Amino acid sequence: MKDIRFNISLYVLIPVIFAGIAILSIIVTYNTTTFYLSKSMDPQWPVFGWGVLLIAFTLICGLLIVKFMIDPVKRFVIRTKDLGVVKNVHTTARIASADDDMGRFAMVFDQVTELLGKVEARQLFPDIVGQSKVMRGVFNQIVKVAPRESTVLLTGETGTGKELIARSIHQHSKRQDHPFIAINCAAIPEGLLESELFGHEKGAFTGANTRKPGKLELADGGTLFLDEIGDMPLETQAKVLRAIEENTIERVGAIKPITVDVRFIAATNRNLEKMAENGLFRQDLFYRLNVFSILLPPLRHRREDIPLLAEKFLNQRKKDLSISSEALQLLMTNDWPGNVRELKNALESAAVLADDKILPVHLPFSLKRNGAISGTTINTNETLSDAAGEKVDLDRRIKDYERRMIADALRQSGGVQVKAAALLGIKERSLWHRIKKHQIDIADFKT
Ligand SMILES: Nc1ncnc2c1ncn2[C@@H]1O[C@H](COP(=O)(O)OP(=O)(O)OP(=O)(O)O)[C@@H](O)[C@H]1O
Repeated sequence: MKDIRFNISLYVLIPVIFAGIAILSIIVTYNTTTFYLSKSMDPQWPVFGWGVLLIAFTLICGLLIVKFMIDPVKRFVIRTKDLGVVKNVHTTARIASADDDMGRFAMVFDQVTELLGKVEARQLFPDIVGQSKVMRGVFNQIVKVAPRESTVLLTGETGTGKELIARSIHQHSKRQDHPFIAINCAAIPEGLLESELFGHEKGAFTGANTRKPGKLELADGGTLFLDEIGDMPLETQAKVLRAIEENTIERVGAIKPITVDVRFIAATNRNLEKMAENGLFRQDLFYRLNVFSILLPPLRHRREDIPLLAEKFLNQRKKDLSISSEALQLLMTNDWPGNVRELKNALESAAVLADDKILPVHLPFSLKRNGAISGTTINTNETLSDAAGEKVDLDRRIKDYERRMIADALRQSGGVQVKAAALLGIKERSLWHRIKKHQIDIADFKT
């Protein structure tokens, strides 16, 4: 059916509404008067005199409303046209819906709100780059959850900024003046994790020569960030659950529990729900952690953030370093399995090689290869089949990428793990665990 639209100016519409109300009151008055007359009673007032007065009064009210309320809004909308930051409503595709005053106002307000959202995010989170819609959603979630005391679960692939977000939640919480302590559960050997978390008494085990406070005690009053919680042994999970629920911990080798006041933020790049279903993660702990969860999107799902991230990382290295459009195109088309961390490392190594401009030749070998393979076209819908057209398992693909990145870093560092870890932006222990996981033979890379 054809959509018929009439465009009436607000200057006409509002007074007419008021006049309509006045006419309605006249009808009511008239009916009341005729009722009195039919009962041979005197009407109380001259109907038409009052009616005319009422119409005039409502018309004036309507005009005053237009003058004092609509005029400033209209002036604001007209001024936004000159500012350039708000798209001219007359040139947008949504013109059909913006022919009337209200449509135009709504469009300008939408755009202004969007802009304010970006400005606010930049002010509130100066360390976190992200203007994409998904990242603005993440900022909103941080703002909501930070002042609360609830436990937060951050999920997302490696290098998506989980630790950065955890710090930001802490900085925007009431605990900001207290410590933020982070512990990577995957980087600490199983036998040592409990004593790292809960501390130990002198003589609790061989080598425990002094009493040592654990991360939970150190985080007292503040926030404890449990990174890669999916790698925590089940036994330790039970103790962490108790610490979350009862605010008490026991140092290894201690007899008495101690009370701590800690807010927990956990992070993982694994599917904890699935792990819990398969008995690889405690269900009760999963539910306790999953009170408020934030999903950090992979970089390939927010490619519009790449130029901003590149600018930030290059400025951190050398202030006057620029990037060629070809190199930027390569950055935009790469899949970034290592996400922001990988982008940061790629730019850092390019900054070392480049003089004043980053060219494709300065970007890491693996990146150039990926760009060439993907045909350097931006594909926001992930490729879900491989070259042979077969479905590719996401976990397997991530694992392959991780393995390739580690191998590349080891190759570049001549098999020196400290250097390779620095290139990948991870701790040496974390690299060691990953090398073990992928069964990589370091000897193959020694030069
Ligand atoms: N949105 C962002 N803006 C600026 N820097 C970012 C952003 N996201 C990540 N980074 C940077 O990327 C690097 C990796 O981030 P981070 O350690 O927080 O990731 P992660 O998800 O915790 O990784 P992992 O799962 O491997 O521990 C850090 O140097 C961080 O500062």
